[in-house]
Amino acid sequence: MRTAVLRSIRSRLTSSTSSSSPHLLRRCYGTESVPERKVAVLGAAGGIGQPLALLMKLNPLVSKLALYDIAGTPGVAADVSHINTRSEVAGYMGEEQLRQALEGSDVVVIPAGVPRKPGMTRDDLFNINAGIVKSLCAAISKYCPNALVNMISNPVNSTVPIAAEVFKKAGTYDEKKLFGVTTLDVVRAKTFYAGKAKVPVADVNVPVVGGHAGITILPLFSQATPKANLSDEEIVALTKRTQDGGTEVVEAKAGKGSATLSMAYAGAIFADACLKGLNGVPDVVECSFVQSNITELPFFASKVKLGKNGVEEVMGLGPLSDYEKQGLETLIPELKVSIEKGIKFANQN
Ligand SMILES: NC(=O)C1=CN([C@@H]2O[C@H](COP(=O)(O)OP(=O)(O)OC[C@H]3O[C@@H](n4cnc5c(N)ncnc54)[C@H](O)[C@@H]3O)[C@@H](O)[C@H]2O)C=CC1
Ligand SMILES: O=C([O-])CC(=O)C(=O)O
Repeated sequence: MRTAVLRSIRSRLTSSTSSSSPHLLRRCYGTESVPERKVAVLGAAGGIGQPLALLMKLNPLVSKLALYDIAGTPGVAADVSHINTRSEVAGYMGEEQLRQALEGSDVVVIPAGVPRKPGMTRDDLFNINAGIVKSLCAAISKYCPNALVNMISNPVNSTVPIAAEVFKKAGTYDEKKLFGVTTLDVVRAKTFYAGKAKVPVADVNVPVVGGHAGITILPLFSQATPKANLSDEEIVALTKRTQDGGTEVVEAKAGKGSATLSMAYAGAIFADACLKGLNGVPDVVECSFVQSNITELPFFASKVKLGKNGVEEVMGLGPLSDYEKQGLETLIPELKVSIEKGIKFANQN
């Protein structure tokens, strides 16, 4: 049973996120030629950080796993380090150990910061999380300026622009290496679509574009596969449920935080895609909130092809239904405000 579960998690982490052929993947992972890769998780003792640390420890592409937080990481690291998989695990606690945690990192995943409580929007987290992200990104630009940064901390629509500004000021900004993690929106859209369309969830693909908050989350169900004959009302309901997925969890947790387990899964999927890209696996595609010129906004989530330097190609939106066109038009002003808020914060403080 245990072996079967582990095998299933591992195979998810090393296969179907991309359209790479199973043959190529086998060749890549079946030999000792898998490169050394260090992944650092900042906020590793938190609700997302702990299960994410577990999932990254199960990923055979990781050779070093650095777990950083302001408190609690020695315990998490000791615990996770006993798992008999490839990576060496080390815990780092407090700012004086941040340098060691970051040095040599290929991928830095950031779930550091406070989560929502019922009644709050993601933007309500800005005042606390903006400062946290800013200082962590300043350290990244000093100690591992070439790492791919996977930003999970909310509000993603603002924290990604903050990170970009910090890197620009430090002279280390590379737009190919900064990603807002929106994978949970895709995970949710796939799950909800499969339930409604009565198709096997493992076969489902749905791009989700825009940003990561409320109406800025725009699932493109018109492009969902396998195709299903859903009514307009069903599409509207699926769209709304995807947009409100985070709030659904916040309310169900009733004051005890927001999505952690599903987010750790989504974060692990996205970090794995980044590692595959770095390792030269072809055709790795995930949705992410990145610097973009596919709309008038400087950052936008869409399908992104990942490669040896991070973003290889920001892919277009593809054909949209009238409903999706309308959703796109409505989300742009809101997303613009959040992006500008992040840019302004980074340059004022
Ligand atoms: N992008 C997405 O789809 C999602 C994003 N989130 C966001 O992820 C963030 C974390 O959520 P949870 O893990 O549930 O919160 P949590 O409160 O359980 O954990 C956050 C961790 O960050 C740590 N931390 C605080 N300041 C830090 C600093 N300066 N350096 C390093 N670590 C620091 C805390 O000590 C804590 O262990 C929140 O902002 C939440 O809104 C949550 C779910 C989905
Ligand atoms: O809703 C929240 O605050 C956390 C989050 O981003 C999500 O679950 O999508």
